Amino acid sequence: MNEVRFKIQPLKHSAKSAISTRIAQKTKPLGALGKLEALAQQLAEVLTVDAKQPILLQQPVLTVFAGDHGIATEGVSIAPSEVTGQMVANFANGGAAINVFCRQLGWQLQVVDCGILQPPAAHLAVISQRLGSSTAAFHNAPAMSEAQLQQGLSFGAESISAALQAGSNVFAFGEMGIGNTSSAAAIFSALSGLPASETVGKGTGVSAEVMAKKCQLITQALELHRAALTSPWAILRHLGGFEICQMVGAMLAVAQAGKVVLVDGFIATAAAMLAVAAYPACKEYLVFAHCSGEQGHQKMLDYLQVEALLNLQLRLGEGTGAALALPLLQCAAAFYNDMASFATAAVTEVNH
Ligand SMILES: Cc1cc2ncn([C@H]3O[C@H](COP(=O)(O)O)[C@@H](O)[C@H]3O)c2cc1C
Ligand SMILES: O=C(O)c1cccnc1
Repeated sequence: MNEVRFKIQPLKHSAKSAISTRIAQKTKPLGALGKLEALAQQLAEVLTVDAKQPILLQQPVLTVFAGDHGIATEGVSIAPSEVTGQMVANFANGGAAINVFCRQLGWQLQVVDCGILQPPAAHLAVISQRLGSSTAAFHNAPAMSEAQLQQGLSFGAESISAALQAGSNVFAFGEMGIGNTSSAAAIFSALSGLPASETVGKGTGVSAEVMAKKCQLITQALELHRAALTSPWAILRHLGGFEICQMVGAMLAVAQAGKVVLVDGFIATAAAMLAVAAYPACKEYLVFAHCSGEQGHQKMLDYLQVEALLNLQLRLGEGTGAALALPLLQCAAAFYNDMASFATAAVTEVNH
């Protein structure tokens, strides 16, 4: 299979300074809308062609990718792998946290089976893009084959192509996969050089003993694959998950289309780190929605030199943190589009 490639344009907006002038001229002290100002600037640079055009957020779509992990048989989670499939059925039936938030906030939700051990009975609400039934346990073997990696990247891109064609311009990605905080921590260690003790966290809420075991398995995996971990794709293939792989492909496809990605928690940020390592220009299309309670997440954000919008101590995944940030994007767009300027409102200009 050919290597999947993406073409991502660096954001060199000709109206950068006109956009910041538009924000500066709103009737408020300079900078008083805090992070919403940087957010409006980013949204305008990604989604508009000049500083006169409004930011229009259209048909937000959130895709949850599900995949099972070989490492889960080592007991690295509070839950067994069968919970992945059970949660996919829960998503299909509308009962999970992410379903509730999507309904509340107006996200269109889609669920992708990327390769789980126990898929629920065929369900219209679940897209089947299976790469296998589970990855291999990455402390013993590469998690997936080169063919699965390439297929996964292109499946990820395909999962959002219909929405892109229909005009969606805001995307978020969630994941479900028992054991995937181990995979995300291993990816973070491989990319950053940090030891596993710095990147491993409690995931679903495991004990100190299980955390030590996670740490030991990841250290073993990093040693086993050390010579092979020479590129973001090699790291993804050896340490990743089917759902993480498809998420990377989907994030890169959104950036390629020049639209916005809201990045969720620890696992989604591991995917974003791989996407950025492979295509640095993709970072400008990413909005980091929240800082998760997983101990390594703030370190990932620091490593990427980005700030998250929210810190609600969530540690769930599924895309929940990304879903919750949509109203902030909407308000950033609304103030940019509709707030009066000093000139139009006849308020004495205070910003010089
Ligand atoms: C019922 C349930 C629902 C979830 N929804 C998301 N996760 C989250 O927990 C898993 C990662 O944590 P670990 O690495 O410790 O397994 C992922 O599936 C993630 O999406 C869940 C976990 C459980 C148990
Ligand atoms: O931050 C996350 O995405 C996360 C944290 C713990 C468990 N599952 C997901």
